[in-house]
Amino acid sequence: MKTPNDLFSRLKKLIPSNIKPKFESGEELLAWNQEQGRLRSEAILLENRAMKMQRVMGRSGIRELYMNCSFDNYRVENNGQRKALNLAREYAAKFENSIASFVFTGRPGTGKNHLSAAIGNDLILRGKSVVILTVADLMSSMKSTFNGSSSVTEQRLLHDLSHVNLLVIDEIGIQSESRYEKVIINQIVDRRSSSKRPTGMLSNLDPSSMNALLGERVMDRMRLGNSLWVRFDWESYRSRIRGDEY
Ligand SMILES: Nc1ncnc2c1ncn2[C@@H]1O[C@H](COP(=O)(O)OP(=O)(O)OP(=O)(O)O)[C@@H](O)[C@H]1O
Repeated sequence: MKTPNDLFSRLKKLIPSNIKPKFESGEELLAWNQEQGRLRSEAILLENRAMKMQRVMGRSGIRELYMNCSFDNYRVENNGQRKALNLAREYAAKFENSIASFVFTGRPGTGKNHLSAAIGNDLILRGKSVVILTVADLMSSMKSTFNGSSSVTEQRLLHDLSHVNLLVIDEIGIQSESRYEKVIINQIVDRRSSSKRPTGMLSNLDPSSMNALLGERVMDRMRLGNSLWVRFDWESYRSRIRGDEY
């Protein structure tokens, strides 16, 4: 049987003399291979977790309109957009090991979903699990677990939502303000922050109205670490969308 050193000697003969190999011995090559295997199985685990979540939610984490949203196709026409774009890009770049959440507030059609999908798409390409969902979707998924024939329990769904690498909750404020909604959002943000997982929130409300709606406990957790709060206060971009731009 060929040992890693045999394999390495053969490889060395094939490599042109002017190229310095990345590995100096068969052992190094083996260790690298094992590390790649470990990284790949971690990525598959994350992918499976995200796919399971997506099945539970009945759609992919990122809705069709936003699937191709990126930092590059967010158009900058004023300083607010430039700042929002740069901060979102920086947030995605520094995501690894960060506990910082983000809160995008402001007027409709200004790109809060676009930039959060750009963050999500960037992270998905880096093997992270991401779910972006509206409060209404969250509630109907939670309520569907009450149905006796559901294969997913309320606790299981809460657990999964609390474990994806990034969860973004959209349309905070367009909701029935039921006690159950508050309890669920509270539990999710609480579980995520205590396991050092960030959450994104998108809303047309200002931060103080979000505080009044969700409670100080939740909003205080959103401030953990170097959290990102951006106000989107320019004109809506929606009337310019034809549906085939990205
Ligand atoms: N600066 C921009 N450049 C390119 N596309 C943009 C820009 N701003 C918004 N869009 C696009 O306009 C549409 C509406 O934007 P988006 O859904 O992100 O707004 P929003 O702030 O989340 O709105 P709402 O508060 O109503 O949910 C999307 O298709 C988005 O991709």
